[in-house]
Amino acid sequence: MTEGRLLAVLGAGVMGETVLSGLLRAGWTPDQIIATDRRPDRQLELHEAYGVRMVSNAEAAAQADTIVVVVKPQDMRALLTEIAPVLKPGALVVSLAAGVDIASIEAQLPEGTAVVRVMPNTPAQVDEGMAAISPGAHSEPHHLERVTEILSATGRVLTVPESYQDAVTAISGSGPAYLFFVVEAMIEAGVHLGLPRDIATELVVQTMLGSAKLLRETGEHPTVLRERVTSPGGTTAAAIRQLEDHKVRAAFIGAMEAARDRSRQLAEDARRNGSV
Ligand SMILES: NC(=O)C1=CN([C@@H]2O[C@H](COP(=O)(O)OP(=O)(O)OC[C@H]3O[C@@H](n4cnc5c(N)ncnc54)[C@H](OP(=O)(O)O)[C@@H]3O)[C@@H](O)[C@H]2O)C=CC1
Ligand SMILES: O=C(O)[C@@H]1CCC=N1
Repeated sequence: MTEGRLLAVLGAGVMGETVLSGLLRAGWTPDQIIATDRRPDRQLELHEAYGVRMVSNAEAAAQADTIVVVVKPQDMRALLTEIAPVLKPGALVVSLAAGVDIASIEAQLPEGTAVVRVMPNTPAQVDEGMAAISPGAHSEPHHLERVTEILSATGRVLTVPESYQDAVTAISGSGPAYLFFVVEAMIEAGVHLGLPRDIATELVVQTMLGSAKLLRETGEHPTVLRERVTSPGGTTAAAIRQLEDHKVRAAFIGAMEAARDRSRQLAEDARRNGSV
């Protein structure tokens, strides 16, 4: 399905490399992918690691059928300005930038350009990603199918209205960081309780993995699974009581509201300072 199609990753940082390496793991060949980055040392590093051709943004835009834009929101305007005049006719532009809305991207590109907005996450590095995609004004079902095919290489894909994207960013885009934060906190707690750090780490990581698998494979509601662990008058009830006393549930709601608001703000900042 990918034959005859050239895909360009523009801005191969953390998330750009995640996309690029995932496609190669899924069977794409290095000659089907080109990439750009602004630092020469990074370009060399990626070429040596993956064998893909590192080119300029203009070359990538002129050659590729699918342009995956993975720069930070504040770098979007400069990049779109660079690629707009040379964009291959009919090319699909896929933006992975948090906050930046499709209309702003379309306004920077030639009239009629198909744009799809995506919010991915880093577990794609181990093929367990979660990506939400939204169509632009000129994207057709085959464009969404192409993006779904690309992202399915590294995990699950959902199509959502663009109006959901700030909330999606707060949940699954930033979500891995909250879970790593919980893991860090539990490991530190284990050390506090006198466990060697390596043992605490093994206990926590496997507990996180096993719990995620239990949720996915049983399809049970998390409340049911939590209640099964919570013996009357037992250890778990004592721990959950502490979490409730410290308003951890409310803290999560507050944290995700802050992430959603920041996503909105990134788009506004970008518009105000002319980034998109
Ligand atoms: N990291 C994550 O978990 C997620 C990130 N995203 C989104 O992905 C995007 C990238 O994030 P992330 O990968 O974390 O950031 P990075 O800074 O790691 O990657 C961005 C890369 O793009 C390069 N770059 C900037 N401008 C240009 C340009 N004009 N031409 C070529 N390369 C350029 C940067 O170079 P330099 O280092 O010199 O700045 C950097 O290497 C953001 O918009 C973010 O919102 C979305 C979901 C999850
Ligand atoms: O922190 C950020 O802005 C990006 C978007 C979602 C995850 N990382």
